[in-house]
Amino acid sequence: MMARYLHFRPPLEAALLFAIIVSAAVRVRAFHIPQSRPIHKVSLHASTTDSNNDDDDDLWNADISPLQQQRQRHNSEEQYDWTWSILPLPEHADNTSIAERARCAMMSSSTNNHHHHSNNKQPAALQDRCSVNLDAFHNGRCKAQWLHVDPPVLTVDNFLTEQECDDIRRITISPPPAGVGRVIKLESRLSESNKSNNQGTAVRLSTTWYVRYGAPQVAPLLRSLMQLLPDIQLEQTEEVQLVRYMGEGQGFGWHEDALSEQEATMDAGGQRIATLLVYLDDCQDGSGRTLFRDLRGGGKDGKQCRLGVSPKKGRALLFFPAISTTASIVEDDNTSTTDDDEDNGAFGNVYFDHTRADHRTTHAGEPPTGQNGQKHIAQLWIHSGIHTPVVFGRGLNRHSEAVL
Ligand SMILES: O=C(O)CCC(=O)C(=O)O
Ligand SMILES: [Fe+2]
Repeated sequence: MMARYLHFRPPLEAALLFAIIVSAAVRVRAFHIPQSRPIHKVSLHASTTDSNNDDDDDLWNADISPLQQQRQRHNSEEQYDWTWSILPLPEHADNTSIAERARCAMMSSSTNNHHHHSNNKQPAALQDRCSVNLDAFHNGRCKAQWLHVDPPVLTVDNFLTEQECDDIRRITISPPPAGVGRVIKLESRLSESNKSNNQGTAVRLSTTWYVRYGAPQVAPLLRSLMQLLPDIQLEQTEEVQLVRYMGEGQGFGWHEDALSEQEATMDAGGQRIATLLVYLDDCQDGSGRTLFRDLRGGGKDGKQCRLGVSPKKGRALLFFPAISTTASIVEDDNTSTTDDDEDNGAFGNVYFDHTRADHRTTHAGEPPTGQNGQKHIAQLWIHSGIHTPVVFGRGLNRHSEAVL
């Protein structure tokens, strides 16, 4: 079973041993999984052993095989209305920039009328996150869309060109293209308890490639990121991670990207304050969406808002797994989905670096459907502090090698 997943090939026993050691080391460091967090290996046919989960809304977390979960989830999802909820921007603001229009919309949104930053160009809901330069990505080529106000969820179409997507995607092909250098590949079949939101077990079946900052293939992505989030430094980012889901059996269950306090050691650079992912292909029939189920206040009646973002080649998705604690926090007790989590309603414990996990950003990666269905994404996580790259070994992968 191991051999099947890790694609071990003869003849080098030494290489095999090395791969095991590196892969074990990487797994511990890359996923920032503390010793105390139970990890269970699952395969397509094995069951997870965690059963401390009574949330039957969440089939990904049930104690059944992922494949079975997959089928059930698809059936149950037909009943939900996973629509794009595009924020209606005020008509009269047509001629102004998208950032200004979004700001207008947010000023009139009831959840945000406690913010009085009317002279500030930055939309209120973004005030305590990192600043986003939407204007740079709403022009002839790109199209920025504000899908949810608070917590902010945004997409930018054509964030990368088709060519740039193909170049990155090619890293996953064996042998990797020239110039990419060393790439670390990890088969992910982890089921880990997600303590930060009490959601029990998050099942993930996918393959991840860690890409060096210096690989020319990721240069356009890093460059675009720096343009989109002008106030962050490259040193705050983790290395680009490419994720591939193969077929209907692979996906990523409900989880948060925010790290727990133990996970975010100082070396890791504190909390993850932003997630940027770029879809590298179009999935069949709108499958392979990134789903959010706990956004609030986005729909009418302040009802819980479910949002499904469809993969589209070159489209970026941006959201904020943690928020600065200097932010004014609006609690909506009626729609709390974290009833058994008495700490702070929508938010997690105060962690460190003045950030708190924003449970409302809980999300899942839907599997691709169709014959030979594949979904590829490039992920970037931005930390509150300086992130020390460790995946390739300390000092073997440096931010300064990025071709910007
Ligand atoms: O596959 C997706 O759409 C989401 C992936 C994700 O959430 C993650 O890797 O943390
Ligand atoms: Fe995620």
